[in-house]
Amino acid sequence: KPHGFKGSQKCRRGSQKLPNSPAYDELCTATVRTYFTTTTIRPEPYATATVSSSTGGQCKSTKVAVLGAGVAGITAAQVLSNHSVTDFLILEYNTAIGGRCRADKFGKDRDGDPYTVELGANWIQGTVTEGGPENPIWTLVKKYGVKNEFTNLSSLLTYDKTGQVDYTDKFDAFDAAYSFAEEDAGTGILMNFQDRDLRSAFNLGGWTPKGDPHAMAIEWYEMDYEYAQIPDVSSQRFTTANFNSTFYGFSELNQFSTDQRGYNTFLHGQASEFLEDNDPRLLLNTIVTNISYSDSGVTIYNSDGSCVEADYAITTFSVGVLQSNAVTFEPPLPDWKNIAINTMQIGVYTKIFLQFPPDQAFWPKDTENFIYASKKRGYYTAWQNLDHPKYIPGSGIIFCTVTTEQSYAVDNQDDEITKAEVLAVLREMFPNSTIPEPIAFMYPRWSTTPWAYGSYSNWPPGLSLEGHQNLRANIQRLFFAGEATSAEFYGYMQGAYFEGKNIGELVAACTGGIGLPACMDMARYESLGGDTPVAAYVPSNGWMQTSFQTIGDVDVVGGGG
Ligand SMILES: Cc1cc2nc3c(=O)[nH]c(=O)nc-3n(C[C@H](O)[C@H](O)[C@H](O)COP(=O)(O)OP(=O)(O)OC[C@H]3O[C@@H](n4cnc5c(N)ncnc54)[C@H](O)[C@@H]3O)c2cc1C
Repeated sequence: KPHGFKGSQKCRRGSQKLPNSPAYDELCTATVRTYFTTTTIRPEPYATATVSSSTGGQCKSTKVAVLGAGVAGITAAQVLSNHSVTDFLILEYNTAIGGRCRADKFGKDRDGDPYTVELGANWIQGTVTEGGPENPIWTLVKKYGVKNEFTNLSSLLTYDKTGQVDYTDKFDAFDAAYSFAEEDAGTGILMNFQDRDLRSAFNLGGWTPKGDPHAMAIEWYEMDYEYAQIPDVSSQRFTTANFNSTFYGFSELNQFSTDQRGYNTFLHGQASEFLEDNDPRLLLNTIVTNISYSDSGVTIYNSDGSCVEADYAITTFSVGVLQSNAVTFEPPLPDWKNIAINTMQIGVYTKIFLQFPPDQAFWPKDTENFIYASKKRGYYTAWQNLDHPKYIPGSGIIFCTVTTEQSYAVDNQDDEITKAEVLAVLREMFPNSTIPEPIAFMYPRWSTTPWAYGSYSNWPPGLSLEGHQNLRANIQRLFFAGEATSAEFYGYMQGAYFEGKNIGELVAACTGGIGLPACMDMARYESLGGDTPVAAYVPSNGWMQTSFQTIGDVDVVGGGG
């Protein structure tokens, strides 16, 4: 539904006219009515775009510029193509498509050939349950024959600095608190209660892991390992909804790609349906540096001096890229968009790969997962055994995952330091084994990767659904898509897919595509209502002073005036 309340300054909850007052109702109803009737983008008949004189005819010209060739970008371009909008250009920083679904070569097998490991997305998360909807990534993985295996999370052993210790009973205590948080989130939505961070919700549910390395490790494994962020900065409401959308909506299964061509083989398959080999519409190795937009088109400037003039553009850059100012916008993005970009978070998820001589692999080969508990929360906690019979048997490869805080630490230190740290951890986990020197060692540094600046997004408390919608909303002819713009599936491949599809359809409609919903401005909220109107900051509510006062001659607001 590309509609929404585009509130004016006067018509928001923090204004002098409080909601529920007749004056407010009249004003706001009128605003909504006006909004619905005046913000249609005029669809244009599909025609070849002309080169504008503003760039002296130097730019390539196209109907739609798709910025980024990850899941969202390729899906959007495919949707355009399916609706006969074939005049598009895809601009991509890297030398291949895939984005954050990205594999690399690592170590070597007996013949000296390297293995393929996934630096980014690895799982198809949620597949299908009979009678229910299917995860579109699962559909594509099956269609293009991507090899994958079910991850059995119960195949697990737990460790601490003394070696193997069984503390799996902590899962039950955590699950009880999680169930409380989950139900409480549902009540909160239905009753319009304030959102909370997950840490508070867990506390309320009776879970207080501080100071207990085992409990901290279990909590990290259950939360940070999925969301790449700590519960303290994650929204109770939207994290719960996000989890439910995937794991109750599709299925509880996590399928791990072991395909030696790479997980993104499915994306290459998808692209091959509408792009030729060496298709001139795919501009690889093209770094966008500036996007100039208006209500008549979008001009994209690249680091090599080239440019593209498009009637419409869809940017699929990560929140990390948008926050980094690596790409500038002309005119500067309006406040409502800027706030949304800088409020949605991007976490970091780092896999640290080690290959040991296969005949000296020292961990139990028949177990898939290991947890290590440290006094420092999240310190090399999760380990996955790739040398398991299901995955890459005989490879001697094991890898460890760290997230945001610890990811920043490893991103900013030399490989040798990180290697020494993980080997010290392995020595604690397996005190009775000889730990040999790894023959290969590698990890990506997602926090500083200039085309991602992080791994995937996370929803903080304090960001409302309307605030998030501002991340999605178009500005004139410029549209936004990607995993982060998905309200229900943010962080997942399916989020990127759905958003690429939705925005692709909307832009196809705007360029004259047939059988599509109307070409409309998407909902945006130029002023977001807070939970407490400013007029309620009064002594009778315990608000004693004018805390909004600034030194100097700036307006003084609040404190009851
Ligand atoms: C370590 C890690 C683990 C993950 N694990 C999983 C998982 O197991 N399961 C799951 O479902 N999801 C997982 N994800 C998330 C998943 O990878 C993403 O949701 C998805 O790939 C995002 O796709 P996208 O198209 O939105 O963005 P991207 O893939 O980031 O696509 C955007 C594209 O824009 C390009 N770009 C950026 N800046 C510029 C520029 N200036 N000029 C030109 N091009 C530019 C980029 O190169 C990129 O190709 C993981 C991600 C990471 C990083």
